[in-house]
Amino acid sequence: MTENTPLDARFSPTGAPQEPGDAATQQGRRLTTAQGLRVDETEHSLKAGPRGPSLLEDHHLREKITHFDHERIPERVVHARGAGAYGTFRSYGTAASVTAARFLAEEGKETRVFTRFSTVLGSRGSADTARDVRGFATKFYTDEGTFDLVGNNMPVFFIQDAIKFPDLIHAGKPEPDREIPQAQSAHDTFWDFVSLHTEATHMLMWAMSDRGIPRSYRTMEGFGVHTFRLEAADGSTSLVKFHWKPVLGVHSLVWEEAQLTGGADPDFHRRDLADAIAAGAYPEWELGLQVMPDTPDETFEGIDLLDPTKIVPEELCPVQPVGRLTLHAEPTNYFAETEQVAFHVANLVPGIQVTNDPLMQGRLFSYLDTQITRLGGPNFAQIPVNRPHAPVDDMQRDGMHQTAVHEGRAPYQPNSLGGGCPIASGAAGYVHVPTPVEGRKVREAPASFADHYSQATLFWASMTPVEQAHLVGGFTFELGKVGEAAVRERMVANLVRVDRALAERVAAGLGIDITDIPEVTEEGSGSSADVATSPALSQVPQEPGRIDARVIGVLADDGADLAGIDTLRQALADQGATAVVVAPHGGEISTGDGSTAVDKALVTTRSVEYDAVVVAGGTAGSAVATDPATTVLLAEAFRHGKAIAAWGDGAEVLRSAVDADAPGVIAGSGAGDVTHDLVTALGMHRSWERLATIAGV
Ligand code: HEM
Repeated sequence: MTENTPLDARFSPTGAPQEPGDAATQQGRRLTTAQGLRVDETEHSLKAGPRGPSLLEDHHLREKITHFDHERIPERVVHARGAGAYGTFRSYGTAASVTAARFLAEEGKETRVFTRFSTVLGSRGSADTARDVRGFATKFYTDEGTFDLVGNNMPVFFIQDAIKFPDLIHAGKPEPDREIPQAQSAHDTFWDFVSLHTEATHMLMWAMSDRGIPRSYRTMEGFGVHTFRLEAADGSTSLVKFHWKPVLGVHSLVWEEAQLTGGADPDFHRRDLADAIAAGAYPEWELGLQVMPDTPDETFEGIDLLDPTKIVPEELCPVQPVGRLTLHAEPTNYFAETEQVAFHVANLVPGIQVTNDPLMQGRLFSYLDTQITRLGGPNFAQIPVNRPHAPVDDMQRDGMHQTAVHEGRAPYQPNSLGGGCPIASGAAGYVHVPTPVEGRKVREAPASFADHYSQATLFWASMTPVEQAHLVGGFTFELGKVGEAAVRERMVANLVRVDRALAERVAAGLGIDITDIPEVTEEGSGSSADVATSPALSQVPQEPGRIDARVIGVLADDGADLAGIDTLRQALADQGATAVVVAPHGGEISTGDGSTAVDKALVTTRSVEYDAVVVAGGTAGSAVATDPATTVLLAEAFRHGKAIAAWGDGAEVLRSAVDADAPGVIAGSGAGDVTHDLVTALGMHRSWERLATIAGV
């Protein structure tokens, strides 16, 4: 790189980004103005004498401050807070029978990607662990043009028609009079809106469940939500839903933990993503497809595929893996890449088409429109992170922030003066599938869109008792924050139509009497197949999963069993997890013949930073045993269902804080005796038995 590296210098002449991460050293470089003029010094403004006024003549001062004054751009109107990473998508080739899209159809084909995860409601500076939907947007830089899969971590949405999106977001964002609450749906206007729009009920079940508080981006599912139309090379079409399945399993926080994390580490998810990539524990997802026949009525087993408040249960239509995404590189500069990336549902490639889902149709307009404001004009596709890797020859010209120097005098089509002009590709280009379109102009929804409850009931019935308890807790917390009694009551009445037991438990928490609310027999189940439960919707693992980049806090002090700590550290490292030594003081802890570095002092840490907590042997009677922060840390980890272990006399410390006989609490005489059970417990993510006991179910 030269001294004055332009923003796109990381890109090769073909436009392909070079590997991010090689931050150029500033050593030996000269400070200049934006015009390349070397400055003499930059700590004092030019003044009429040391005590005199600053001089208008000081261009360096004015340029520096002016640039600073304009450093901020508008944040995204939704999904403002996010974190991204570069990666690679590798196709299995299994989708060749349903799509002509080369990045999916060709076995072994690798495509560079950029993925951005986000919360929806909070501002750029809000906390990662707020209860919210998470965005999961992936830009595939394919050689046929850029394809964006702009999805969420929930497979349905609050509304069925994009015309309601401004209303939904106005209701969910902080209330406009006092601009509170930040990054929360737990307030009157949100619940007013969703209780009046009963089509939101299914999505509310997802948002109030553990899905609303993911453990990390690495352990989230992703969904394209809408049904897409895929076209194969032979012209045959099918209706398809996209799924991202995390290789590490789907895991969440518990609610108290999410709230504490918002204060202890608001960057929890952003940090987790960056730390995992830095440690080489590259997050991975399998891309899967649910493939359904493209029938004239666009339904599958009675489920309307154009209704974005409906899923197709995996038991009815299995998700077939078609490729693997690996995120392996952090962006070099947050603003240039993660902030300026611009996804759009309309960025499609041959073989992938949209459908008439009225939510999707509105999105086709919204993203380009908003990005023209957010990124300051129509040329944001020239920003490195947005630049296609396929050659671009679009005859678009000029506009704000135009960085290309176009040649020639005939930027129009056709022309006889430009020495030839780019020609359209006909059948080799993007051809819209000629689906017939006819109908009366109406502002109406199909009759099937009136079913607002059947799949909310399916979701409730598919949860394990402990997950149901968390759902009840989510509704009770959020509605408990609603001031207007009428809104609370209306929402609980809606829940009666989902499941009476659910409504009764939420009503009990809110102090609402629902005995007079009658049962309503729902019309139109939405699924002729009558799937009563869909086990695939539950997050409770059936067997231990991988524990890559999980963090285990090891409580220790001077005098602790350092050899044991090493044994534990190594055993965890073998599984890709990290042991963090937590002690009453920073620096080092020592024991006669050796010492080890302290990673965190008790005063700077909270239980929420760890997936499991272990008390080292040799700690009984030490300061760690008597520090009140130890009791808080162990008690929180216990309440949150985390694995807790101790060896040697560390068990005494553990016993003084928690019930050592409870499920998921492990003790042994040496460190080597606890590692196997600890790794297994971590693989289950939580002690579900202990969480069930705590929830009283
Ligand atoms: C299935 C429903 C939807 C999903 C899955 C979804 C997903 C997303 C995601 C993931 C982002 C963040 C992209 C990023 O990381 O930069 C986003 C941003 C956005 N969405 Fe949606 N969205 C949905 C519905 C809608 C609708 C109905 C509209 C408007 C009619 C809309 C308008 C926007 C806008 C304006 C942004 C900000 C884009 C930007 O500034 O670059 N979304 N959406």
